Amino acid sequence: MKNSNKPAQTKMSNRKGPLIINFKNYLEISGDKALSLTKEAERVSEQTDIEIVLSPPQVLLAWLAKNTKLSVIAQHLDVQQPGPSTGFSIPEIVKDVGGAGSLINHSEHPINLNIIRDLIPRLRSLGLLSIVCAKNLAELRDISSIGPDFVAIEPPELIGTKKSISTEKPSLITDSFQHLKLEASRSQLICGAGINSSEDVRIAVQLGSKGILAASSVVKSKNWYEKIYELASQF
Ligand SMILES: O=C(CO)COP(=O)(O)O
Repeated sequence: MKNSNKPAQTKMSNRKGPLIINFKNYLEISGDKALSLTKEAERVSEQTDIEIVLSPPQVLLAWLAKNTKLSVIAQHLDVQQPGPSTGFSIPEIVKDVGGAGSLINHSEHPINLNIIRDLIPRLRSLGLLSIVCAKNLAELRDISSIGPDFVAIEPPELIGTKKSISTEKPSLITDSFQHLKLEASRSQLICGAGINSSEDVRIAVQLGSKGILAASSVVKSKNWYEKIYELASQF
């Protein structure tokens, strides 16, 4: 392995998945509704034995983490150190309130590679999961060389479209998987963008993705339990 650091010690188990549900800032999950979605996800995780990870807006993270057995991760982190800074989210405080890690570099909240380089070891030393998004193969190559726990390939043009990476860009999943394998990277592959059906999950997993990152298909579904179950049942 290029990067032989130990995996983070977090609430994540050795179960299949993860299915990561990014709540984004959709009003469908605002306030108490976030806890209702969380309880449906818990039910599916218990029934399917699939690892489900939740990524709520930062203002809901501490509350949800206290009220669920599932892992809850931040949607973004800043690089500021503990101390006098205002309006930033830092790893130490995410950990302190029960967070299990963070997505970083989502295409809706990109950060530069030097900041990613600073954050990954800091997360690891705190025992927090690092899940770094990449918008294309070139970015995935740069990020995987730093060795986060997961790299999540997500072509931005498919996000929120219901046209999934699995059906529109299957070779991007295959090429990402092959790259991680060739490099003997410590990072495992997650993919997302437009994932909305059991078939999308089945194809992605078959092409080498360990996990799935999904947002609108779950959050905007009329029946959260059914949609989460549909996605989780295909790992
Ligand atoms: O950005 C995403 C997850 O982080 C994907 O969003 P959608 O599932 O809505 O396409």
